[in-house]
Amino acid sequence: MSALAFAAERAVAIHAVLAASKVCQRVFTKLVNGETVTKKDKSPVTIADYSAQAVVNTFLNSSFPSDPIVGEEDSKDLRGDAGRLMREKVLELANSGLDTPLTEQSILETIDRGTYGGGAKGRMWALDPIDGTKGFLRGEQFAVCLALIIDGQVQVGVMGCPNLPVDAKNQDGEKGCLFITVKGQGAFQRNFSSTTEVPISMSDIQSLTDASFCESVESGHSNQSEAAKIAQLLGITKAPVRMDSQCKYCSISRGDAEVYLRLPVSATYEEKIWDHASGSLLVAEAGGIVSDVYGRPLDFSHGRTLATNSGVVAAHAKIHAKVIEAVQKVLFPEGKL
Ligand SMILES: Nc1ncnc2c1ncn2[C@@H]1O[C@H](COP(=O)(O)O)[C@@H](OP(=O)(O)O)[C@H]1O
Ligand SMILES: [Mg+2]
Ligand SMILES: [Mg+2]
Ligand SMILES: [Mg+2]
Repeated sequence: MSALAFAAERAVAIHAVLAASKVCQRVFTKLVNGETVTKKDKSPVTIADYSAQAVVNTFLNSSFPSDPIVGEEDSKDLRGDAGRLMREKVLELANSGLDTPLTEQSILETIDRGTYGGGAKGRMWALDPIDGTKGFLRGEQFAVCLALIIDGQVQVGVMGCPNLPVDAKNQDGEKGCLFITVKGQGAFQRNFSSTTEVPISMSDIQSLTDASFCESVESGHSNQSEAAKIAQLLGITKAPVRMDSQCKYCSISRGDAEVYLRLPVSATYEEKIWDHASGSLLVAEAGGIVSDVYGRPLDFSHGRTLATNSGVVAAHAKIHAKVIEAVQKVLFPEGKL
């Protein structure tokens, strides 16, 4: 029997994401002053974001040396005298997750393997070393997210969620799970503590009134008051589940909630490909549809951002059209698109 498509990429991605997730876990309770900086766009980045990108890029470099990487972080703030403190801490932390240690020079180059501009042609990896840095800093949800994109189509997605309970019904139980998907091969969950993969699927609810929404914790990332109006229009009474990062895609993929809404807060913000590549494939493989607020598929072929999309609506294939209809009514009451 021939091996399944992308078996090697899947295995390397699992290995890399697990190693980076463990590096993040190691520090998340002990970050101190000087280990977090604020980027130009005012968003935070920590020594763990840089270290996780260095770890994943090292694994990708060694198995797929000619594949370009679209990674969120770059080494700018780690260079020169101003970056020395962060640089030293990142080196120590990244090396705690690697068998062969990186040097001060090679770690910066390794992080900068992630500066690829993306596009419509060829193979590339999309990496978010910590998605939900704000959640990470609060000790809440975050995810290490890696996807393989070929000719604009996501083919493989792996996400590591160190703080996510392995069973949503047991919030105080074991935490730390990986979500794994390959196009056409289904969606799977694996706990950090085991190599057994379990198939997952979205919950097949009979009526939308039984649904619950999943949305961002950050009101600056998604319009929560519009989401509440949409929920009301659909007859949804349950309070929304608010969660940082692509853990939202993972949660709906295993049936913890039914709908993920990300409604644009500003007309100019372009969603980043690394924020959605792996999660959107997971949902599709778990029986869902992922689109933007207009119902258009997410288009990963326009560089580092989803330049032609606006927001995200993810739901079970059976209810997605109804959710889009309600989104349209609330966001575009005049019928103007
Ligand atoms: N104005 C905005 N609208 C939508 N997303 C935004 C945003 N500003 C930042 N983000 C993105 O929101 C991501 C977190 O998603 P969520 O809100 O679902 O937890 C951030 O990822 P990082 O944490 O990797 O920087 C960042 O890329
Ligand atoms: Mg960020
Ligand atoms: Mg992100
Ligand atoms: Mg990030």
